Amino acid sequence: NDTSMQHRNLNHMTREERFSEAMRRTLYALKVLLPREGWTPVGPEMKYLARAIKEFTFIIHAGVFIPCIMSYGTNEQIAKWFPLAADFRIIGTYAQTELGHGSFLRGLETIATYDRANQEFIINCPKITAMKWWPGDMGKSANHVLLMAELVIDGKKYGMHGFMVQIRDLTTHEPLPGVTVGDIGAKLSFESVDNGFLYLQNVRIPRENLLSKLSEVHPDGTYIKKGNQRLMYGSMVRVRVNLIAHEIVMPLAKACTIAVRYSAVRRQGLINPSKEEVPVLDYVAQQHKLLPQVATVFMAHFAAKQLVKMHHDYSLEVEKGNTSQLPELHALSAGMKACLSEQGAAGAEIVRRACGGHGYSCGSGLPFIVNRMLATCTYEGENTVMQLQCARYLIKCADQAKKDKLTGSVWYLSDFSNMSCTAQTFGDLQEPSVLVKLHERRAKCAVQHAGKKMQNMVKNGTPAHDAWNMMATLLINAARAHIMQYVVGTSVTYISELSCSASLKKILTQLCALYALHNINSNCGDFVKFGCLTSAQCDLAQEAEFNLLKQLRPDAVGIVDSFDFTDDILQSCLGAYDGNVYERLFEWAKQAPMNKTEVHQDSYQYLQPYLHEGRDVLEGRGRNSKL
Ligand SMILES: CC/C=C\C/C=C\C/C=C\C/C=C\C=C\C(=O)SCCNC(=O)CCNC(=O)[C@H](O)C(C)(C)COP(=O)(O)OP(=O)(O)OC[C@H]1O[C@@H](n2cnc3c(N)ncnc32)[C@H](O)[C@@H]1OP(=O)(O)O
Ligand SMILES: Cc1cc2nc3c(=O)[nH]c(=O)nc-3n(C[C@H](O)[C@H](O)[C@H](O)COP(=O)(O)OP(=O)(O)OC[C@H]3O[C@@H](n4cnc5c(N)ncnc54)[C@H](O)[C@@H]3O)c2cc1C
Repeated sequence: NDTSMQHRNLNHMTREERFSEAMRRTLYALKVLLPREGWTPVGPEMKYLARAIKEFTFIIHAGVFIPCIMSYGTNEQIAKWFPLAADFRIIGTYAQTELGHGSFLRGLETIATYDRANQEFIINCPKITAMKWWPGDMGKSANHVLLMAELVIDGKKYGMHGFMVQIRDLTTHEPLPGVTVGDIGAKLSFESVDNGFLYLQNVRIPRENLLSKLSEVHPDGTYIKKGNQRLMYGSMVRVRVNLIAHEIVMPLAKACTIAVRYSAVRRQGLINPSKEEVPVLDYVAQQHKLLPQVATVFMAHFAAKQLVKMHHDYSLEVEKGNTSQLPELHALSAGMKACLSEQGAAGAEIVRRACGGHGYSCGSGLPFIVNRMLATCTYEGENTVMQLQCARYLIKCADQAKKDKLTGSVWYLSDFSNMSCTAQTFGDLQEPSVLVKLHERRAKCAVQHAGKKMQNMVKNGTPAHDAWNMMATLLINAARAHIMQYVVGTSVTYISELSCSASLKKILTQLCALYALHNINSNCGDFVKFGCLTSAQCDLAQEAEFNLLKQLRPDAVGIVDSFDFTDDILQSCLGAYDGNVYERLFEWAKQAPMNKTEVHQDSYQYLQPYLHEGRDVLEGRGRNSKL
């Protein structure tokens, strides 16, 4: 109810207005509105905040830069920079991606050369492709960067390290000497974020600005490794784990709320010719578009909670020096981020399209969501690259499964029990335990199939790296299959352990079965090819899905209402709680800047001569048409 937090209509603002408004609102919320325990904003408002603000600023400052100080800094460095960053007295970003490289980190070209005489690092972008490009908050906001650069001592390269580099003056906010920095221009979304470019030429920083939890450089230039160097990639794992809830589950839930509510209001066409027009939600085709996406919200939410818990447990172990869980966590977080962002972004577009013409209007609130979700497929690890990272781990585990009993998320790779499906009715295929087994079997076969294909190629003389490249599509499919079995399995377990009413558990179980069956029906080629289902059982799987659509239809609106988004959060003429779609659309359109005058003078000047000629002809004064 705080008017300072109410959204102005984003679609009627310029990019610069949105950038400025997002900064005002973010700082107001984080520094004025919310109670804080040290850095951490606390209380129920924080949960609301994560749902409420459509356009944050300082996402990278808060979500990446500060956690990196904690992960990569020594206690002294944390004591120095954390309080400043936590209170926004310095603004930072995570500057890793370059104009020429984003996925292949070993190809990064920015270098930090140690100058022993002055005990400094000299930072350089040796050529244009080395320029940092994309980091959020970097173009106009940040005055510091956590710069990921190649450490060089006496001509020897030591790989990517993190350096604290000040880029703007703390009084004037002007770029410092040797720093060229700015905004990278208009993007598909994130209009309010100043993703930036950063060109560094002979910028000097003290030796103490190398974040030294994992390695350090002594004054004489001696390089000391202090821990598992893979932990240098830890920031990306943490963001991948955390972004699923924030940037995939939440936006998809908003899109589903809008589309389901609108579909309950929008009447179009007839089912029974003798009856009145029906709400489009009565069409099974519409239910088939919307309800599996609603199910995805819940299943992704449950799986993400499990992944966050796994990351938390791993973090506690790392503090004790045990990094043994890192390979599995990296593979799972990379795979989950890739597969759920792929599903989420596709799902948001499916439900947008299901709203017809008004779904194409920014007044629906859907284009904002769809465009923003598309970015989740690219940032924090491009999806294909992430799926291949996941597959790399799965192939290794499949080899190990031949001699060891595996545990954790890959346990099923060493499960050699009979996994044939005995389902005789579509009801059998709605059973959670049957659906879990089907997904485990499909994943195991997909991993083994990809591995076998590569082994055969290598046996026939193909170099391993070429076999890997040529089988990439099978490897990506194996990664997807692995994640799907993880999402279905963790969701079934989560729901079974949930203490809630029987009616709620029934709905959640139906949604879980719908999610699993929709995945089976969308990938039935795999399920038949790997002998998981017969062709007749595939028919039953389709019947099972359609039956669930029918069962869930009466509760569809109630289910999305349970996400509890206010109208101000949704900013949607189609998804407002009162369902007054047409009045809201008309009011929204009238507020468009284009309509602030009845005649748009700038364009009228071009049209005026022709209109006047037409007027004269119609009033009998003008010459006949030139044509
Ligand atoms: C909290 C925030 C919440 C929400 C965010 C809100 C909104 C988001 C808004 C905007 C976006 C925000 C930020 C965006 C930030 C960014 O995009 S930052 C840049 C992200 N960039 C990447 O992710 C780069 C991806 N590339 C890589 O990670 C690596 O290049 C690679 C693909 C993994 C390859 O690396 P490399 O060549 O060194 O490795 P390999 O030879 O393939 O493997 C070597 C071994 O290392 C293991 N490995 C690789 N990565 C990791 C890791 N991260 N952790 C642990 N281990 C890792 C790999 O498994 C190999 O192990 P082995 O098999 O045992 O040899
Ligand atoms: C909205 C947004 C915010 C961002 N914020 C930040 C930030 O704050 N900080 C930061 O450092 N970066 C940020 N990034 C950059 C982001 O991390 C990179 O764009 C991302 O890692 C992808 O790298 P790339 O752009 O080099 O794509 P590329 O890797 O060049 O991808 C191009 C194509 O090559 C394919 N490809 C690449 N490598 C392989 C391979 N090994 N095998 C098969 N195919 C491959 C990809 O699948 C893709 O199809 C942001 C990006 C966006 C869009």
